[in-house]
Amino acid sequence: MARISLDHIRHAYGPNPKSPADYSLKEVHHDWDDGGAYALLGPSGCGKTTLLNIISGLVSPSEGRILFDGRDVTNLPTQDRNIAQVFQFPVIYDTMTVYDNLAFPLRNRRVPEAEVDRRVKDILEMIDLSSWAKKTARGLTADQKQKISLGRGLVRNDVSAILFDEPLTVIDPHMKWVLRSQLKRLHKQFGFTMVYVTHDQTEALTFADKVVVMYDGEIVQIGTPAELFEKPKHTFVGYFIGSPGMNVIPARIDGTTADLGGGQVALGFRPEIASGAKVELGIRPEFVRLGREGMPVTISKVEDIGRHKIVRALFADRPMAIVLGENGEIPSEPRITFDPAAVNIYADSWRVSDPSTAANGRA
Ligand SMILES: Nc1ncnc2c1ncn2[C@@H]1O[C@H](COP(=O)(O)OP(=O)(O)OP(=O)(O)O)[C@@H](O)[C@H]1O
Repeated sequence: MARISLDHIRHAYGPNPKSPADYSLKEVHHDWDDGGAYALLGPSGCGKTTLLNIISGLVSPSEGRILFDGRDVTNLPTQDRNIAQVFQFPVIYDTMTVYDNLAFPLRNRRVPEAEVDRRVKDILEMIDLSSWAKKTARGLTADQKQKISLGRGLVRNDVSAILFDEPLTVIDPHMKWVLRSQLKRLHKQFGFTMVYVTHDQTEALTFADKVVVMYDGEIVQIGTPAELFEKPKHTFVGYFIGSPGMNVIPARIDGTTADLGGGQVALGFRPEIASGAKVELGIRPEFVRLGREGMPVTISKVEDIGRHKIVRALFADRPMAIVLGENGEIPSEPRITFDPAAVNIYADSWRVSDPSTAANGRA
């Protein structure tokens, strides 16, 4: 397995890119750890597949280099990069048996037959297809076929990385959960470097150690699920992760206070903001407290979703979502306060860090 270094990579599909808007992938400069499980998460068209294809060698970046364990592979074709790939739709040989499909990548590399047998049997067990080993793949369901594709990605232990491009699209919802958990377990057991593309936040958050959130051709944050939840570095991360997403409210900063129009919030630090920047306060619905004190809100709707309620309200003429616990009450004159530790300030959509807490900088 390998550490993947993305060294000042940019990509434009058209010729002669000039402005940032001409790049489908804006500058990416990161090292991804050997043995890490990374999910590339973002909406359609944000550049996930472009970045994955640059790693696999299907796309050659317009600028920058890609290195596996320090070795420059930018100009190597896919077959020379020693990676396994699992695509959205199963790529298997219908006329071969399930066993032979899994053995194929190993036999291709002249792995001794006893070793092939040992590894194929391990994988068959992991993907729960041992009883199908001798049957041809033709009669399998789409789920089972995709399990074989996953198994073929996992059977080799000499690959630099395993790349997954929305591999669970064709899988039914229950099976998705099972396969995700299996992948997670295999990752723990074998420590593969994995890169997994998805636009589904549940899939990304359950699969990955590190989620790479992309927006408009740019990586806006790389973080653990907890970091993305607690300290979204960009307002987009706040909206996109979480259900409902973070409330983002226009603000005016005066010293250590944010004025939101409908009330003021003490920040506990003095944000440094360039003049003319668009300033916003972000607060997740889970950290808005509904009670008799604080800033007035008007409740428009209450959605009971079992263990808690989602209250939809209007605050300073803007929609606000509030998560209310099972036993929470809605007073006749509702007001809100914010959990001070969960308040984030944004300037031109990027989080402004508290200078006294060093680890809060931009991605
Ligand atoms: N071969 C291509 N030629 C020109 N433009 C392309 C090409 N492939 C992708 N693009 C453009 O690059 C941008 C990023 O596309 P990409 O497929 O990487 O996004 P994505 O996040 O993977 O989207 P999806 O989830 O829909 O697959 C989009 O604007 C897309 O239209």
